[in-house]
Amino acid sequence: MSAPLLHARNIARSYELNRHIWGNASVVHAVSDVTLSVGRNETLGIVGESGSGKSTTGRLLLGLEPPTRGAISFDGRPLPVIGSPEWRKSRMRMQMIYQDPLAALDRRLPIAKQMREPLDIHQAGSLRERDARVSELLRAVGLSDAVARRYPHELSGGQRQRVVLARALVTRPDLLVCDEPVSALDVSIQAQVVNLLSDLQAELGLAMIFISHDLRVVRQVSHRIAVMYLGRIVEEGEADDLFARPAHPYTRALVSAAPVPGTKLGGRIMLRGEPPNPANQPSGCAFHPRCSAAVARCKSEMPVLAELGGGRKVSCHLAGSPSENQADPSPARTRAPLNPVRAASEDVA
Ligand SMILES: Nc1ncnc2c1ncn2[C@@H]1O[C@H](COP(=O)(O)OP(=O)(O)OP(=O)(O)O)[C@@H](O)[C@H]1O
Repeated sequence: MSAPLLHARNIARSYELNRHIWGNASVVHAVSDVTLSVGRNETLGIVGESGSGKSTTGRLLLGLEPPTRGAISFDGRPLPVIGSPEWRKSRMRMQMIYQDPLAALDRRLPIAKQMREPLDIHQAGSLRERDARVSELLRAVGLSDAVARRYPHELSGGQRQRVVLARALVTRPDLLVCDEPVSALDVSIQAQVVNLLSDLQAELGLAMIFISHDLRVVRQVSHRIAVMYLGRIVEEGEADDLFARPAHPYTRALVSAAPVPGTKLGGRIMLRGEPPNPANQPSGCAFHPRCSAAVARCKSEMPVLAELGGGRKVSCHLAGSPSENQADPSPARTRAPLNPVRAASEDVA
């Protein structure tokens, strides 16, 4: 297997909150001991409830903030120091797409001007060539040239997110980190944007990290999926295999709440309670207070993320091998429209 484009080793990020005059502070462990990698031409999905550390992981991987511990390499080299000229250069190769396209765009500038901005700054080609690149990308995301002259408020939500995507591609990045890129869009157009992202990833051979709380969307675009719980990866595996045979009780609950057409599920697994406070984490396995299968060991000993074979890793004392989870072999990622029913994983949150 070729070397991954992006590799993070044992990264952690914590934030100090409420430092008191006598020196005590509570510390939020947003990300703890995360190791992951993504290769060219591959999409890694990151799922988990709100507060599980997905966005923080995305920011660390892009070098937008430094990890408290651990190391990240991009294309075989350590991520440059934030703000350095090398960092600015590497940022051209790594782009991020956020949930809210309106906030990501400059309301005062026509689309062409803001898409061209990175090319203008770096004087990349003649003006005519830069405009041609803008047109080419607008077409690539299914928009007409007329959009180039418009302002963000003149576009629909779906058109704006397409523009954001086109703008992210202007610098010919190798890596795209998408953080809830369709959550703010109408359900009716989510599928179009997800399909577009998927197509562009394959066509351009991009490495993509797709962050979402919505398992159905993640499954549709991802080759591999990492499931996060309270700042840690609790399970990772090939997307179809993970959905067919989730091994961690948390993954099983998420999958049961987001059935995919074509699978027979054995019923919804309801999670008890809320995720614990990341500033006051439970002893042992962080999931044990909500796990119906927890035994004494789970309360005292933190499980390691162990390889189970076949690319599967699971962090659970009770997971010997991925159990056959009621599901038929799942159909490969399909282009069926996303189910308009809101992601059931939200009910789990
Ligand atoms: N700058 C910060 N300062 C303090 N705490 C933070 C900061 N950024 C994130 N956190 C905390 O870290 C934890 C993980 O947050 P993060 O946004 O990464 O989770 P998430 O899974 O992306 O959640 P969501 O889906 O709601 O965005 C949360 O408890 C959050 O409150």
